[in-house]
Amino acid sequence: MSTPVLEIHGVHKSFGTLDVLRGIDLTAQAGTVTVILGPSGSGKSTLLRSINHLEKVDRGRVRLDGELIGYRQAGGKLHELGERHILQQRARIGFVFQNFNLFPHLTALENVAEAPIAALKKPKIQVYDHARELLARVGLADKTDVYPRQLSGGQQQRVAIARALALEPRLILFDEPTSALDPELVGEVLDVLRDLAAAGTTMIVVTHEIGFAREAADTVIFMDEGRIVEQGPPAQVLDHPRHERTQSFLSKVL
Ligand SMILES: Nc1ncnc2c1ncn2[C@@H]1O[C@H](COP(=O)(O)OP(=O)(O)OP(=O)(O)O)[C@@H](O)[C@H]1O
Repeated sequence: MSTPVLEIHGVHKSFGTLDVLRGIDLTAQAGTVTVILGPSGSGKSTLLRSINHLEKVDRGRVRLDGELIGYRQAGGKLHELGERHILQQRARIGFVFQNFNLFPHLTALENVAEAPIAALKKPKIQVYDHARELLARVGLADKTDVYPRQLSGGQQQRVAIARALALEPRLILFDEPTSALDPELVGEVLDVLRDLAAAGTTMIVVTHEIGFAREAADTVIFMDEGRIVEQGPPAQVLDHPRHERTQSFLSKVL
């Protein structure tokens, strides 16, 4: 089998005396969708943030395409990478947050083009053409010149997804991408995620949307108290959960 896009091995993370991640192992192959479920406080966001080194793990390793994230190994020791290298690595890992985080003073098109203009040495015209294609891909071809405040929450989140795609990341992390949306807008963002899944994008998605997990996930992971207690295909984890904590969680959300 080829090198996985993402490999997490033995990751631990504490905040003071609170052990938030207690030995996480996780692998994602190219073109797969992994959905992480779990109760509030189980460590899901901390795990996502550890993947792109927004959190420094206490123990363990994260690798993207086989390359250590945040560190290099030399003389049998780990050395943290400098800021520039970490930013280069982060450019290969798209991150979509629940609250969109768009620049309010930039149009939709400028929001999508901003990172590639800063990071890649491509001509502006090429970056803008690509940004237009990405906005069309998320159904916003007619909103290129509009500012975030003029867009609905669902539209803003779709701009945020187009922006994450702009650097052509190897992996996209989604942290509850629909939780800040009115219920009627959730579907339009899930549709975009489904299209990306069908196109073979590698995604890790923290969500409470069981319907999305059922339809789009290759693997569903259930986290509880900093551990992965169960993982497998959606039909297994969602319909025949083996662990009592998964059963109790699903009985509350389904
Ligand atoms: N920077 C931090 N400093 C201290 N404690 C933190 C920090 N970040 C997270 N925590 C704590 O770690 C625990 C796990 O938080 P995390 O956000 O990873 O959980 P979660 O499963 O994503 O929860 P939710 O579903 O509510 O978003 C929580 O108790 C939280 O308060």
